[in-house]
Amino acid sequence: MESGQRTAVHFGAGNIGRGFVGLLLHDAGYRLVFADVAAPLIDAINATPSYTVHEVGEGGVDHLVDGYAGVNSATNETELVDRIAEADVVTTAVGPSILKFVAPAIARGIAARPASAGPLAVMACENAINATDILEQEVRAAAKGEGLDDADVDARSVFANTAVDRIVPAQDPGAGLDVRVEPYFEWAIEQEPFGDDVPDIPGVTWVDSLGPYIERKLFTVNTGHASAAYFGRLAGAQKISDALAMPEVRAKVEAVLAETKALLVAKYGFAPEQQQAYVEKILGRFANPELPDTVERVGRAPLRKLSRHERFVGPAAELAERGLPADALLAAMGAALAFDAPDDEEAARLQALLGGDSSHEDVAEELTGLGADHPLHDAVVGVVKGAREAQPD
Ligand SMILES: NC(=O)c1ccc[n+]([C@@H]2O[C@H](COP(=O)([O-])OP(=O)(O)OC[C@H]3O[C@@H](n4cnc5c(N)ncnc54)[C@H](O)[C@@H]3O)[C@@H](O)[C@H]2O)c1
Ligand SMILES: O=P(O)(O)OC[C@@H](O)[C@@H](O)[C@H](O)[C@H](O)CO
Repeated sequence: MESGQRTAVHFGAGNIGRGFVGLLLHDAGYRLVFADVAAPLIDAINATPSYTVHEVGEGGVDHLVDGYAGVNSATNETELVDRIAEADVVTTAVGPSILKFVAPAIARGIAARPASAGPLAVMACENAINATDILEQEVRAAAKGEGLDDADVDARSVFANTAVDRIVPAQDPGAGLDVRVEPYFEWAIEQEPFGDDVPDIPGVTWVDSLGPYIERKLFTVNTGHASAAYFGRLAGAQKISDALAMPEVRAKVEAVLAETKALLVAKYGFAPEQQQAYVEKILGRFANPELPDTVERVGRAPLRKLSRHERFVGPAAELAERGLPADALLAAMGAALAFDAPDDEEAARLQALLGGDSSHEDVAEELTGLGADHPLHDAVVGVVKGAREAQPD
């Protein structure tokens, strides 16, 4: 390692890890350490001196990433903690439900930091509202076991929420570490936690308040994406771009995005024409025929996607609370309930729940967290009833 070079430990060397977060940190001059539990992936990282991020679609160029190392976080905690102790930045792209598993090593790394080291910047790059807050809670809980109280954690680390946007599909098995991505990206990070010491990461959009960014991203990109996946899969499409090319699917996705636009405009005061331009841009990204993205990847983990504060129920509940329509979102939830992809563990649990004996009301509440007193409750129960009646015997 060059002396004085900043280092970053990134958890999750998968699609977004290699194809986006790792790339931007590399280009910012950080020496990267990828931490992952997939042994063959870590072996490949340590055996391969560089990989290429191929941007596919209009304006796409190639980027070389090198100078990194890999640590197996399942089997080599000693090295992982050492790396975190000396790092400037820790990022994650592992999935929101995995954050609790990476938190203990981060806490141990914070505890092992030399007094001379500056605070560790910790940023979760997941599709979830305030994912870093979730990680921070887990790290603080684990830090207590290391003898650190909250003031010690405050002195040694800075936690900042982020919103990451770049479509990175599943990769060809023969591609090695190379990653195909779309040319577009946005990485918005809240600035305030860093005070006057904001990390130098070119390409990042530093924002005062992340709430509008993450909700606009999750309720437009991810709501639209998931709608295209679920409606598209029902219509027989395998690729997202094929789904968008089906007029009836595109119309349903546009109807969903008209509803989330109404919410975002009412809630955050976005100019309607600005939000519409954002929607059009995103539909163009979904339609990129060079991006081999599948309805299975985009529809993955349907229980997470149907949960209370996620891309469907989150905006639909707020629309209902405001007395605004959410019929297209409810239709998309109905399509999500039909998601029975064979290799998806959450899809199997979803289908078992729908096929079980619980009442429609209990299933609706278990899936969405909406109680009987919520204005969307009865409509969601109707969606569950419809999905159960449509289930094959
Ligand atoms: N792919 C995208 O287009 C995209 C875009 C924006 C945000 N995201 C978000 O980024 C996150 C990762 O998505 P992805 O598409 O890269 O998934 P992925 O499956 O390609 O990568 C996840 C990686 O995390 C690793 N992992 C799992 N458990 C771990 C653990 N305990 N410790 C360390 N590593 C662990 C896996 O082995 C895998 O390599 C998700 O939250 C996703 O919503 C994805
Ligand atoms: O990663 P998920 O499962 O939350 O959502 C699937 C896709 O919508 C998502 O990965 C997008 O490609 C990404 O969020 C684009 O920025």
